[in-house]
Amino acid sequence: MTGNTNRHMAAAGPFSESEIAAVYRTIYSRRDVRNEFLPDPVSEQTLLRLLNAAHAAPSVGYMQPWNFMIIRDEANRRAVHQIFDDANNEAAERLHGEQKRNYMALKLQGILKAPVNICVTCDRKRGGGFVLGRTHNPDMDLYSTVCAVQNFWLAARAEGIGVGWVSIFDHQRLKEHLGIPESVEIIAYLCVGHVSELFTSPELAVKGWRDKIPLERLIYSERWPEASHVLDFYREIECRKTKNPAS
Ligand SMILES: Cc1cc2c(cc1C)N(C[C@H](O)[C@H](O)[C@H](O)COP(=O)(O)O)c1[nH]c(=O)[nH]c(=O)c1N2
Repeated sequence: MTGNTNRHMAAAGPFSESEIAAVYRTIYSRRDVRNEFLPDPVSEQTLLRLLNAAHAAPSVGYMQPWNFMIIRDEANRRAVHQIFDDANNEAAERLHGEQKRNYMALKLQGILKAPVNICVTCDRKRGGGFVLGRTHNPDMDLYSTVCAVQNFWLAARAEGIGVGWVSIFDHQRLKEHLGIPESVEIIAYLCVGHVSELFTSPELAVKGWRDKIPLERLIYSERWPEASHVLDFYREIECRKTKNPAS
């Protein structure tokens, strides 16, 4: 362990107003992209910048449990698309009538349209038997990897690169297809590419699948509220959500 850490410290006041505005613009204008991808290639330098942003994410005990598998090959993406398609049909089978039609009408991936796909994984054994901060909750490595995904997503937005997260897969089948070892988990399958435009609100809200929950309903003070309050809230959401009876 090192002794004097002073020379590693830097002042940490707020950013300038324009920098703050840029951060919030990035957060609020980030979208999950399914269809707006352009065929233009994403350069290696750009991709590396985004992956460096991902690699700067916080991780439990500084475990850095992630790997990033870059998939550009069309045949490989076609095979992944088939795995998606099978899972998506299975998902649709759980619905009926109008709900099923609404679900099937949604585009839920851009695997073939996006020129780059990235499979983000979490190596559950990295860091050995004792990982600081993971002693009482072994899933902290999974959460850490999600932080890396979010960093990637936000950096991509700032650079005009769209990202879409696809999770409708039989993950075991996807793991086998990509040769991923048993002790490594798939956290995210991302479709990545330049975009010319983005939805201004979440596409699922625009298409009437689900509304935004008002923030004030999600903030509690000191203690989880009485069960009746929570139940009322969820009932209210269900009533407001008549447009989408599926969820
Ligand atoms: C863990 C996880 C998994 C998925 C997603 C997100 C996350 C965080 N999302 C994207 C999701 O639908 C989207 O984030 C919300 O609808 C909100 O929209 P914006 O991201 O704000 O555009 C997503 N979208 C999609 O079309 N197919 C998918 O399989 C998934 N899976």
